[in-house]
Amino acid sequence: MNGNIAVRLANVSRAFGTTAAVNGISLDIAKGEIVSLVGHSGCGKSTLLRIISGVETVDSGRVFLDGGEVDGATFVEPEARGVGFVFQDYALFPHLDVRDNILFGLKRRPKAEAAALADDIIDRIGLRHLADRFSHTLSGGEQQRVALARALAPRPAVILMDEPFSNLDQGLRDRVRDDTLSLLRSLDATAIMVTHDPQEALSVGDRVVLMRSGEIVQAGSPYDLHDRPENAYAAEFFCAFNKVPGQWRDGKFETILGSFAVSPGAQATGSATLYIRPRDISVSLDGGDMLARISERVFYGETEQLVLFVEGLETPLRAVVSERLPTGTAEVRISIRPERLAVF
Ligand SMILES: Nc1ncnc2c1ncn2[C@@H]1O[C@H](COP(=O)(O)OP(=O)(O)OP(=O)(O)O)[C@@H](O)[C@H]1O
Repeated sequence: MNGNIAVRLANVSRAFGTTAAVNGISLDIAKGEIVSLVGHSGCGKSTLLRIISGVETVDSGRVFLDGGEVDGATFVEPEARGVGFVFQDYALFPHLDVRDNILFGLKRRPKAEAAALADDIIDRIGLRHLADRFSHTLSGGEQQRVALARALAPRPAVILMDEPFSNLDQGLRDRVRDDTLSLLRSLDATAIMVTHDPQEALSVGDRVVLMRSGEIVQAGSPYDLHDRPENAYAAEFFCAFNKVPGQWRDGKFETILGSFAVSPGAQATGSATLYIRPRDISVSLDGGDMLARISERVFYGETEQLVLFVEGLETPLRAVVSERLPTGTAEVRISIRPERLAVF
């Protein structure tokens, strides 16, 4: 196996009764890579993390960490896997102070080495002033940092994080997430983060793995997932698209809004649906390709959402624009930007 691979899942499956929680997943994660595992509730994200950590076993398939098999033909206990885990609720020990919480993860190391590793991570994460505090006296953001420190202190081969920011309120969450990412990068850590939040998945991962019903729907760079979805499920997971019916004709996709050159073009026939992003509808008072009547405006500050009726189209279009339209504007001209259209 390529020495650069930190985690290899080879056709891994795990069922609970009739539920296939994880169904034939194969995935390689490179050393130093940060992967976000995303999908709706129940798609199998946590089960996959638990399999990698060793608290859950596979029914079939094989799991390798740092080139060595840990589940499949053999089984390596969780404590011997070199895996760090950050839980959603942090799972700190309330009767231990911050330093002892961090030392707890270093029990298997000689005392002096454990103390040095704990001190190193305490300084890197900026916890020195909190080192003697009991964990239950810390704020949510501080507890999150301690949980991260405890998981990272032994320098695990991979760090697994299950919804690590979901207990923090929005403002704090963005800051803690940025700090966590720069720390992981400074340590060259390999990390897998579970989230159900599409924006978080895109902003955190070098690679995003979208799951559904125990299977991988699409895996790729955040740009691939967002801009080049391979199917309708992936498209709709990351964006609230406008969907317009149409048919393929002579390699182009024809709709009431016009005829568009969209992949796969020449090979395609029959009826399908054009997917248009709200940001890809441009709006102006003159020019534009067709007339639309504004039925609703919601102002968000930097952008405004418009609900637009176009003659002949049953469902109104939603456009998100940054241009300012005069108050009371009833009709606009719209054009569709062709670059990121998709047909499914
Ligand atoms: N120990 C278990 N016993 C029975 N069913 C389980 C068990 N663990 C998970 N499941 C089922 O397996 C499926 C996948 O669960 P899992 O927790 O992995 O999903 P998830 O994507 O992490 O969901 P969430 O985002 O809600 O945490 C679900 O249908 C769940 O009910």
